[in-house]
Amino acid sequence: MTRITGVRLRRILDSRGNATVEADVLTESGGFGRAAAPSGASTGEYEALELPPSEAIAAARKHAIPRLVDEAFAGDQRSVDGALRAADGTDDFSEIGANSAVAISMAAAKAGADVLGAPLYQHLGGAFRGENFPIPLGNVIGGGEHAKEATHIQEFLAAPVGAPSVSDAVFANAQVHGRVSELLDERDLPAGKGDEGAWAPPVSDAEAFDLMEEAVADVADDLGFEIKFGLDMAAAELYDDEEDGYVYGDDVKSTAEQIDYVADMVEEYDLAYVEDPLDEDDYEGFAELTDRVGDQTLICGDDLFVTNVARLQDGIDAGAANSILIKPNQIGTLTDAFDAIELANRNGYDAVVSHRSGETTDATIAHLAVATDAPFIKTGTVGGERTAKLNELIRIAEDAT
Ligand SMILES: C=C(OP(=O)(O)O)C(=O)O
Ligand SMILES: [Mg+2]
Repeated sequence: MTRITGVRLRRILDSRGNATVEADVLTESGGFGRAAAPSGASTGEYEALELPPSEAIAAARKHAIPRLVDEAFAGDQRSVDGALRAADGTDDFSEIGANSAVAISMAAAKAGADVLGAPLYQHLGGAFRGENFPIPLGNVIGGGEHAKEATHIQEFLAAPVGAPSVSDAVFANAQVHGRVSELLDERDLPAGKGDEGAWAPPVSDAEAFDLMEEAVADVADDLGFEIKFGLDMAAAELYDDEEDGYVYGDDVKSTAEQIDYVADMVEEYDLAYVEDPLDEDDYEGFAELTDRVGDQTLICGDDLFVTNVARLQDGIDAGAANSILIKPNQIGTLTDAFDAIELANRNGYDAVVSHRSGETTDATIAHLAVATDAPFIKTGTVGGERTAKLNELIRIAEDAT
């Protein structure tokens, strides 16, 4: 019933105005799934490769589609993703592009769910999923590779850990975003937005900490539940080999200083979450920081692990981090993403599902987060391509309860 009868690929626009790959998958009983690849800006060095969309589409038409049509079953995700891997023949999807691969993989999952008449989160996660919902981490102030002339730290993330429901959490993050705008206005600071819709004011990181602290406290007081905050430091972008340290404008921190700095911030601000606090090759530094503050906060590897089981296993062996960021396009297929989540969970690591800075209105990751019982989902706060996922979470919660 879920035998694939057609795969169509096209170029569509993403939120940055760049082209990306969209896939449609059709099945013999009339099932249909559509999904689009997101795209990173602060990409990890070890991610699967995104090809220019026209090239990725041409290569997938030549190599992958013949292995899928009449051959693979949309309801059997491992068969679809196995065919994609076999068609590509490389470790990093450099032949057909991780963008073609992930779009087809996610579209096939949706076609499979369509045939079964089940919501995607249930098809992916099984009949017992839908009891727990991820807390959305809302990017409200940011800079780094996502906005020029703004903070060095890439993302300051509201974390409404006490929210009684997904919907309350989603609206709390939007309120924190709004409160930051008011605080910036009071301080006469101009506020453009970065790629993910976070405010990108020309302030120091220290001032951004102040703004976050005040904004989450104000909104928590108003709503009556606890809101913490966290960070994506995207430290691989700050690390400079030649300087042998982390560059914050004129200030350069050695690895030891960076670890102290992050540990101090975890203590001072009671941070709920710290992503990529160290360079993507520094397992040792991650392990030291995890040893110091891993019992108080999530230390999450994004560029460190790139959703890759081999890199995650190295991290587990080294005691580096206590959570992994899951971005399906970093590795190329949903099967690979699930394998990373399972390995993480078996070893006591939390798996946090995430969007990319370049997005479409595709909402697959909302289902992936519910399907895998992710404790957090990173998917922005405002803006159509971000609210597509947040609103989908609200709908899933309504459907599941
Ligand atoms: C979402 C992120 O940014 P990008 O998609 O640019 O890698 C991130 O670093 O977590
Ligand atoms: Mg990151």
